[in-house]
Amino acid sequence: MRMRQNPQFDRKNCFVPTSEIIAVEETELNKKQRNIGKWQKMAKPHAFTVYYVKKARNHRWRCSDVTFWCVDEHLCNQWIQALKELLEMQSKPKQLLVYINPYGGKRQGKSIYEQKVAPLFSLASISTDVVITEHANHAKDNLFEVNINKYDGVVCVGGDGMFSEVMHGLIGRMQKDSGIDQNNPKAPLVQCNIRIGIIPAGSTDCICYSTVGISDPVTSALHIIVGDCQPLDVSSVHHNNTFLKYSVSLLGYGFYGDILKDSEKKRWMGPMRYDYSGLKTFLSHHYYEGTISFQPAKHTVGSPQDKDSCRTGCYICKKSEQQLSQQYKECGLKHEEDEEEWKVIKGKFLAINAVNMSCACPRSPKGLSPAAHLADGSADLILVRKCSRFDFLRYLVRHTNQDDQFDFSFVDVYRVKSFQFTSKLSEDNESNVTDIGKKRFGQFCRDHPACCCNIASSTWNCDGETLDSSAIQVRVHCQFVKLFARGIEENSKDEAAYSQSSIEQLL
Ligand SMILES: CCCCCCCCCCCCC/C=C/[C@@H](O)[C@H](CO)NC(=O)CCCCCCCCCCCCCCC
Ligand SMILES: Nc1ncnc2c1ncn2[C@@H]1O[C@H](COP(=O)(O)OP(=O)(O)OP(=O)(O)O)[C@@H](O)[C@H]1O
Ligand SMILES: [Ca+2]
Repeated sequence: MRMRQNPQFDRKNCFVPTSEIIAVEETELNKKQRNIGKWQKMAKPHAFTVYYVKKARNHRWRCSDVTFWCVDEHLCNQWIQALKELLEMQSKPKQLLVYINPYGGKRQGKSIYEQKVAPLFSLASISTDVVITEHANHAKDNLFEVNINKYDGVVCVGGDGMFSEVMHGLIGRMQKDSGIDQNNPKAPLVQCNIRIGIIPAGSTDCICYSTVGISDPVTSALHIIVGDCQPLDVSSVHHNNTFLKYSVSLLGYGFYGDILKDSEKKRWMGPMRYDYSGLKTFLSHHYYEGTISFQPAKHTVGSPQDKDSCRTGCYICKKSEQQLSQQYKECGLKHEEDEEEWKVIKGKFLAINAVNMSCACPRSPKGLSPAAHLADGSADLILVRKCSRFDFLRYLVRHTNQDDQFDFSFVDVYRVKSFQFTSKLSEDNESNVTDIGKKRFGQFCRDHPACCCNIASSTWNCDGETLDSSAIQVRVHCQFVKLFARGIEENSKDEAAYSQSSIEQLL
């Protein structure tokens, strides 16, 4: 058996884990091919091609191929058969349900899917049912109706908002089918085992970037094809006994809530709306008073100030999950919630950010909390207290460089498994404060008109959507949904290998 590789990546040896094979196909040889190099001596060559994942720089994946030639037709067929059987044994998807948001990000979802993703799915013999959404919540509502057992996964083409829709549809459907009331904040929710794939075509694409390491449709399509599986923590958000939303990336009050609220009016600007509203919100420099109470995540050994980040096969995520399920077996959820301590912090905050993952995205490649874990059953709660505009800018700039964004006296960070927030305004309302001026929405502190103290509430930004209540109760559910991803791979080896091959090419 002889081998000829795609000349673009020609190297002496090529090792491909069978889990990263995309497809195996018999190859029809034309006259020209038969006359290439050593193979021209073969009387009647037979060949098959293996399509596989080629890892490039910065976590980017591409489809490459290698063709094997031999004279013995039977041997060639045996190889094809054996490799196909090997592929069958892996948990690769065969049937997918695809939702495309044609209006997400730069409005290129449909063409991205048709040009870059569909040909790869067809090469990998994946059948698809494709729905192009016609309105917001189309995908979510549809997931309550479809025969979900028919599919090995659901793919969303769009941004974080589109992922959120699909996740709400799937989780909601699971609870409905099991008779679980999502409005009960302590209900033992049923896990969602059907994997979700994200083809990034949105404005932030934070969930894709934080779970794959790059926002690239081809890379994501290949993670789906090879059948990767990455569990994700999900936070449930309630207002008293009413279910509001689930969150996987950012729950942000103050700065990110205000950016979102302003940017929703500017959807026509596309992804640029966040920069415009970001600058505007930065200049307005509003801070908000409130009380935050939280239960520290004692089950995990990690800390938000760790230097190491969550990577493929993360040890901290595995350990934390084991620890939580052990605790659950021993004491049950009730004991855990009732007995453990709550910390209470009152203050004036520019931003309150709770993140279930790093929230890395092209705007901030290390994210809001670089050491947050994808699947450790905890969220990082970041409290940015009232500070000067200049200090807040210094804090923001550190999201874009290597400096530590938590190393400021006005920034505190905690790893938590649940938290609650009430704004000063709602506390005052609840205690029947009769000052009418205070109750008027949007009014600024009358005693200090220039002090930026906004006595109105901000709104919560929940994965890019605003919540209706400012008073919320949040609980993290460990590894509650699964993605077609594998977390961010340690890339030092990749980069070394890449530069080695680049050097070889130069020589
Ligand atoms: C000087 C430059 C500082 C740059 C600081 C950049 C920090 C960027 C951090 C991004 C964090 C994204 C978190 C992800 C949230 C998603 O669940 C959600 C849904 O897609 N996206 C947004 O809410 C969309 C959030 C979009 C946030 C954009 C923030 C832009 C801030 C601009 C501040 C300008 C200050 C300039 C002063 C001269
Ligand atoms: N056909 C449609 N028309 C209007 N809105 C839609 C349609 N399909 C989906 N949506 C809604 O559009 C919202 C935003 O979509 P999406 O997340 O894909 O893009 P984005 O907001 O630009 O990106 P990001 O969420 O990454 O910032 C989603 O919350 C979804 O509910
Ligand atoms: Ca987490």
